[in-house]
Amino acid sequence: MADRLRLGVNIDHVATLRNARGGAHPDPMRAAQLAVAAGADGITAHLREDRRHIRDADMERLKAELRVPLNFEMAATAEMVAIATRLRPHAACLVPERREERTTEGGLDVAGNLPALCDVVAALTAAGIRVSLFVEPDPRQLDAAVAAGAPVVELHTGTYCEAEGEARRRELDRLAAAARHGASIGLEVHAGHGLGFATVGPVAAIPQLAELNIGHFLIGEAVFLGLAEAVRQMRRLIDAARASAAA
Ligand SMILES: CC(=O)[C@@H](O)[C@H](O)COP(=O)(O)O
Ligand SMILES: NCC(=O)COP(=O)(O)O
Repeated sequence: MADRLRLGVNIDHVATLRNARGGAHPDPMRAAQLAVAAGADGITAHLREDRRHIRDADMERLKAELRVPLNFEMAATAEMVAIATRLRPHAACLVPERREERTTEGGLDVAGNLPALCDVVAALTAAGIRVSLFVEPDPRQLDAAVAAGAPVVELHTGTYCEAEGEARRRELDRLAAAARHGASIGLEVHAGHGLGFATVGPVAAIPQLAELNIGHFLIGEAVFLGLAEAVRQMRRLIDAARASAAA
């Protein structure tokens, strides 16, 4: 088990708020700096094809000014590959995108799109970018990620977060089994989507996980607690879950 489970803070929805008025406030870069000062190990930003939140200029500034790893979430399109290979972020996480969706609804079908994804993974890897594939906790998709040449997968935690009671426990078991399987076939395993204070602990306790990416909840909670305090509380919950799992 990695000693410290890394926390990537996704700052997309600072840009959502900024874009609501069309100006420059609140600034996603300032949010990224605050999150890092409060304990984030990296920053995640999703440049959607429709630019509904993060924009090209945000990615440029994050890359130029951040002193921690930048995780560029992107669709596997020629446009995004061109932007990523020019910017050269530390990591790129390939996610499925449907323009009309409210948020990312599921994982990538890596097994069903292997030849195209092999090309994208190869292009990003050749640019020195560590590639991750955002997938459902399904062993078939993890096996396909290895076949695609990706060193990392991020398990989609949305279904777990939305489920309740026994269904949530079943989803947690799926995540834990997928994390074990991923580690056994040599993948670095991350997780994220929809996590909040009430759901993060059991996921953070999965020993094979190396990183969590959390955004929407933290930006929402920042309205009440401030962003720095929201990140600090999340960090404490993650560390506590990790420590009790190790004991
Ligand atoms: C892939 C993913 O989970 C993140 O990109 C997150 O969902 C924030 O972006 P959206 O809210 O636009 O989906
Ligand atoms: N890849 C997941 C992510 O970056 C954050 O998702 P969310 O916490 O905004 O749902």
